[in-house]
Amino acid sequence: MSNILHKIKLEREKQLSEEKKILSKPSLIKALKKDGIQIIGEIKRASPSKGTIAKDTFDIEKQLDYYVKNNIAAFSILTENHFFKGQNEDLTFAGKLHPEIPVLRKDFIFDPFQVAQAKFIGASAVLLIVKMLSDIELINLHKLALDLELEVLVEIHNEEDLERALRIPEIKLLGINNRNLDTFETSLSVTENLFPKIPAGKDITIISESGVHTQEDLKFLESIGVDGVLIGESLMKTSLLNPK
Ligand SMILES: O=C(O)c1ccccc1NCC(=O)[C@H](O)[C@H](O)COP(=O)(O)O
Repeated sequence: MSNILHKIKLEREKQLSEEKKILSKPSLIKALKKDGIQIIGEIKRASPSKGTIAKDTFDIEKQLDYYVKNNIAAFSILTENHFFKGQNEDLTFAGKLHPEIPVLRKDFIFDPFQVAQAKFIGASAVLLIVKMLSDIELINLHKLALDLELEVLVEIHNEEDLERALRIPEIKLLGINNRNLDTFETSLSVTENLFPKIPAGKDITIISESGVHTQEDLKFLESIGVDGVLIGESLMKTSLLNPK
């Protein structure tokens, strides 16, 4: 490299590190590592299994405040529009309103553009669903996310998914989805059965997703040993967390 290009690069590195700081977001994994079972509160206006969930009077700001007052660890924001009535603006709004809370982009990601977009709309983390992706897509999208300083929640539902997920280099965060996406049936026994099969020595943070409706469900999942749970419908429809 020529002398001037070398000098420019050294200076540019300093500027780049400042630019990265501006876009840096709180860590979802760190938030989930706190003592006790942590809750990720989802903004879920609708779903294929339940149809419309949010009432006409739904106010996202109030819902986010309800989550924060009840010490949730992170927000999960659905940004898929057709089936879930989500929007990217919801995610950006949540991140700006509560910048101290990590935000997961809950979407159906298969294109590198969606990962880059997640960074620029303000996400701390993205979801990759093992069943939706080939091994090479999983590895490449995971690497791209890490390169962009995003964390990745890798979602599994059965042992085959787990085996494939464990082949991803540097995997740090796994989500066990209790919902069978063919039948929409949910059962916490999915987490009960898969959790012990995850190697303990790999320092993987583990959450349980879907079908959590009661305080008893939360206690049951805590007894299994997961770090956190991701809850959508029950938080959108009921006062599971007892608003203060
Ligand atoms: O919720 C659905 O009907 C659904 C259907 C097809 C693909 C994904 C789906 N849900 C996404 C989720 O992972 C859930 O929103 C999330 O785990 C929360 O679930 P819940 O607490 O049961 O609303």
